[in-house]
Amino acid sequence: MTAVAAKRRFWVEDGSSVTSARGVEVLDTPLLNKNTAFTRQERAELGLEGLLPAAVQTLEDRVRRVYEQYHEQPTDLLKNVFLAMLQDNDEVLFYRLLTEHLREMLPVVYDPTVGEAIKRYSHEYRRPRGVYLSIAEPDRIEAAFQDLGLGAGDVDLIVASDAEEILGIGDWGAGGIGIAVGKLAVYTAAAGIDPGRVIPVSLDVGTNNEALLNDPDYVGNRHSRVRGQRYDDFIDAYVRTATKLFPGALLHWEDFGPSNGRRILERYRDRICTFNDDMQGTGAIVLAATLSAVRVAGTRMRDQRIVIFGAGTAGVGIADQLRDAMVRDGLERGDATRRIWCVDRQGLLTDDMTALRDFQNPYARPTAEAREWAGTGGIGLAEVVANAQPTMLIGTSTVHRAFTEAIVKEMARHVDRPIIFPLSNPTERIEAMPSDLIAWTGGRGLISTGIPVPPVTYEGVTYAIGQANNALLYPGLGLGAVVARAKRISDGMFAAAAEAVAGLVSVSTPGASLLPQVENLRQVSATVAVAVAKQAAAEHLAQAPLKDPVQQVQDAMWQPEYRPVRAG
Ligand SMILES: NC(=O)c1ccc[n+]([C@@H]2O[C@H](COP(=O)([O-])OP(=O)(O)OC[C@H]3O[C@@H](n4cnc5c(N)ncnc54)[C@H](O)[C@@H]3O)[C@@H](O)[C@H]2O)c1
Ligand SMILES: O=C(O)C[C@H](O)C(=O)O
Ligand SMILES: [Mg+2]
Repeated sequence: MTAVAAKRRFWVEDGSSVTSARGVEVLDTPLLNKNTAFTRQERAELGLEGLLPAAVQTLEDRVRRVYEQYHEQPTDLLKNVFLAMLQDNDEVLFYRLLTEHLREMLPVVYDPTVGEAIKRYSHEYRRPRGVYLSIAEPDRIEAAFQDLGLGAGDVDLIVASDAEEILGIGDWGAGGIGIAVGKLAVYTAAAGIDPGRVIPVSLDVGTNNEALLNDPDYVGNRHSRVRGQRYDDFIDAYVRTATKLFPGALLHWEDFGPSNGRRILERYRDRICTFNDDMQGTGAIVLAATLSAVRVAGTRMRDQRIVIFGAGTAGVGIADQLRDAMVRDGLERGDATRRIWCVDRQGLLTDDMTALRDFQNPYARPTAEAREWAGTGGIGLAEVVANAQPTMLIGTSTVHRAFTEAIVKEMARHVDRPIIFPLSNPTERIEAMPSDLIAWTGGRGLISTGIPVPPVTYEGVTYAIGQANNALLYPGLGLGAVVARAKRISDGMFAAAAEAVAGLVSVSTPGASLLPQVENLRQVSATVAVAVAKQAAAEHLAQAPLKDPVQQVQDAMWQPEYRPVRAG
């Protein structure tokens, strides 16, 4: 046994877990603990005989019981806390329960309840999960990862957040580890990423959230956000250490602020295997929904006129992928860019504005165009919609109700099938509810949202609202990258993923969803993984041979089943 394995308490041999732990230590190891499902022989071997009641139960028995307990929790937040405790107690049981009730529980472990859980993190805190890195101690990063006791080949994936822009709810400091944990739970439930081979990471650089700074229970660093060189050095130290200790790991960035998210990605994307989910995962799932919508509308990608409201990390990430898709459909890059209008706090982004962020610059419109459109005030969303006459309207602004009846009706005057995606999370941030959008467009609107929403019935037709959440995309992307042992995550891999998702949708029935349903997340993720792995190989980015990608993806998917446990 290696020193690392000793620290880790167990390892896997021929489908069994082998452990040096005994007694309560076994029950305290979530990936080992089977509780009443330990067989008599395992109980004897592992020193558990007096520690468990007599009955030997199956995983199915245990799922039945915890499902009942889940329903005893009175609120979604307490259901989330219950599931977190289950995950910390018995990970196989947690994932079996989640997988069997994915539609019901995904909104509780993930959007929208995860936002609530992150806000309440310091109050509901029970036990740690993941690695907490502090900007106060950049020299301890290596030691912090080593505390996990994992070896170089033991990690497939690391999700890190500095929590500056959690979902649409802003800066939540140390609570941001919750989004890394939630994203990883979806990776496992959706794509069978092995939960023993992942690490959630909190990059605690302080917080500008006054409520947290003044909350006696707050568990993070109690100072304002560190920026500039010290921040960059800290991120650099994280990347250097993570890639040195775990050279095979994919580094996923989540919920960074707009001033850092893109910069970090640009800095590392050509050097290591990494991606930013808010920019790229979101861009690709929105592209998938767009490809479906364009098919329903009977138009072409190159003919779209696109207004993006909220030109931040997600908004511009979406713009980039839609622009590239128009280029693939035959437009020059400049012409494709000119079919996109970005609106942010200051109104339509124009090339005379000095305070634009560098990633917004390519989309700035000529001032002359804007001058003609100016109403009495600035050029807000209403003026842009009236003048640009978009075929698509995308919301990534976090501004609830920004898509008003007047704006939507104006859009619908100029286009047969208006494509409208209010993508802001969580529910209290969404730009418009689908039921309103469908009514305001007389059923012509092609709608998709970031949050899960029930179907809408309007004049006898039931409209299924596909969830354009990056959850349909990043798990399969990650699995594909892991199977191919991809060196990098390329734009081509995102495009392949988007096309694979769109290919799963049949849009011939009126009211059909633009995206696959969440129940089919495992199938979607497997399909995405195959497409991504093949694309990696085609671009010579795969380091593993891909003889039979479909089978390799299936074989790589971890299943929530109890393994035999042996003393070692
Ligand atoms: N559906 C998905 O998969 C998905 C993925 C990523 C992000 N999102 C959602 O998109 C939203 C934005 O996330 P982000 O990471 O891009 O955040 P961000 O902070 O980078 O971007 C938000 C942008 O909206 C702008 N904005 C704020 N108020 C505005 C106003 N009144 N008018 C116009 N623009 C305004 C901000 O200036 C900023 O540029 C969040 O609600 C997030 O949950 C959804
Ligand atoms: O986390 C999500 O649910 C989607 C997205 O990454 C977001 O930040 O809103
Ligand atoms: Mg996010």
